Amino acid sequence: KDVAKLIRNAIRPYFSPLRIVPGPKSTHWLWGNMREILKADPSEMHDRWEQEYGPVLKYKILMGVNRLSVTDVRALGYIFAHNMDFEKPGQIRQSLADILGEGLLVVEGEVHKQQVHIAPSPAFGTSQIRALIGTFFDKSIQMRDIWLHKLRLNEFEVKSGTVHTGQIEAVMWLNRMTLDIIGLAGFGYDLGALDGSSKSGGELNQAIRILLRTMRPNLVDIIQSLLPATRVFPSARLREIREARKTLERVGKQFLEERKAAVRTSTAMGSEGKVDRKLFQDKDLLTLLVRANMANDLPENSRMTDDEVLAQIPTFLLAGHETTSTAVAWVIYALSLHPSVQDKLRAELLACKEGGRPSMEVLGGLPYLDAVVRETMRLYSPTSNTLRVATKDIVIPTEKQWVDTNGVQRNGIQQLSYRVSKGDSIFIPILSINRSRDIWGEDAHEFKPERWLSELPSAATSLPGIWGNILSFLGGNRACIGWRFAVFEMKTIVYTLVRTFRFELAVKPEEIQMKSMAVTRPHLRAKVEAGPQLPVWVTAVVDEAS
Ligand code: HEM
Repeated sequence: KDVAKLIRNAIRPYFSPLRIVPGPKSTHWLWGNMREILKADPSEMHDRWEQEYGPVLKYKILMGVNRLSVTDVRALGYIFAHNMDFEKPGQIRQSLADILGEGLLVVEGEVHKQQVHIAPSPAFGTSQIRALIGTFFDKSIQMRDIWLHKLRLNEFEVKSGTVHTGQIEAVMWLNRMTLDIIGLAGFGYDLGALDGSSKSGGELNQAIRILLRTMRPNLVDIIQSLLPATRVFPSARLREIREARKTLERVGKQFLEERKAAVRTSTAMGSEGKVDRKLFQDKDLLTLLVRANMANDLPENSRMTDDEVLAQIPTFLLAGHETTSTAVAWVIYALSLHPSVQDKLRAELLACKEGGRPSMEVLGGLPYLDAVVRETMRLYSPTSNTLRVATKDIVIPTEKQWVDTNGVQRNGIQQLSYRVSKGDSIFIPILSINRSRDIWGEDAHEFKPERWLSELPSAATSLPGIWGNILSFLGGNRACIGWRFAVFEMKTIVYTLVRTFRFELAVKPEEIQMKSMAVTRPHLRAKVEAGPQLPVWVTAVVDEAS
């Protein structure tokens, strides 16, 4: 079967309808254009090619196979709206499934429809996020206080000539905080990563750390995903993942049984007021999922199995952890490079009448905080791209006219489209679209929160993103389910930190940009590389904790 697949791939380019789509020349018979893409910063090659070949282009991947790259607004809207016709590629799903099980990120078709029907509301709705704001603040304040304490004791490396300016490694701290937040918010368990209690927290923490570390596949895994038959000899990484998952499943089952018992009790009593208060006060996502899955009005055949509910635990843990910490790290980076924006933001936050723990409504209504968060998500999206595969032969409509490789102008109504055949892969360069000069204007590559305070360019308003006229959380039926969670988590963290600290970069900006940008290359999550990711000087400007 694997050999047949390889042969199919080898002959595919000669019959593909993508032959006539313009694009760069392949630079290697085996690797196609992949080496230059991987060497460059994320979005660099796609930006360049888009300028040269337009909003729909093709390039070569392994063995000369064609891949379409799409930035055309109409084509994107079509792809997002037809998620049954454009699935995630099998290899990506397989490597995610090894780690996460059959959770929301992995499943497709009817199973996805069923899971997504149960998960988003109430688990990710406004009232749920309102209930979680307290958890977001608890952890942000805990980290702020650790920093203040260490600054007072001079435990951070002190900047020469200053009294209370110490160097911190922002990404590492933010990672710990967002892991604690998703542990508590996801399944009501404090992983204790911030204060170091995770060392004694035992096997669950260890299992999660292994899964986080193994998210990036190595060469053996890539080969095994291309040739599934070879998986009968699991790689060392796969063996490690399987062991970690066993632990997570065992502990997860225990959580699940507890939640089911509690939900049954509450249902039997028929009133929320009589539910075990401790459990429901916290309203973790797992409890809500269990409750939604056990609802009386949900038809029996629409319920998730226990395994599916369990798979959502690592899904939320991994999808909602480093993405958010990377995003906040970029806020700190951008504010460090733009002191006037930082001062303006601090002034807005300190003027907030609700003090250190405002409500969701007040937090959501701070205009400059909103503009800074949106601008950071636009310019430094933690997810730089995603991939889809056509599940059938299909015609994708486009907005812009184009010229095919035979020189034929494609500008008639009928011709404003591209044909793809079943199995063709489609690349969605999120970062390129977020930074497109065609969409945002000549200053598209600059950090300017003010752009969000006046009227947006009309091209931006037609982008089919689920949040903020950008594609960082994608759009359509496979958009990020946790976008509201992430936006409010970011706002809470930035609110707490910027009110208390002034940030300055501790190294040259180019150095950070290069290192950290490389980090955002993989599709869904960014794996931190060894060494500091974002060393910054922090100075306490307001001693909030005192
Ligand atoms: C700044 C933070 C975040 C960013 C940039 C982000 C981005 C994304 C993107 C781009 C996707 C689509 C991936 C694809 O289809 O290729 C996605 C999916 C998803 N995200 Fe997020 N995400 C963030 C935070 C979160 C949080 C906090 C959670 C949960 C607590 C979460 C849970 C999910 C899930 C479950 C999916 C799969 C949805 C589906 O396929 O139906 N994400 N995210």
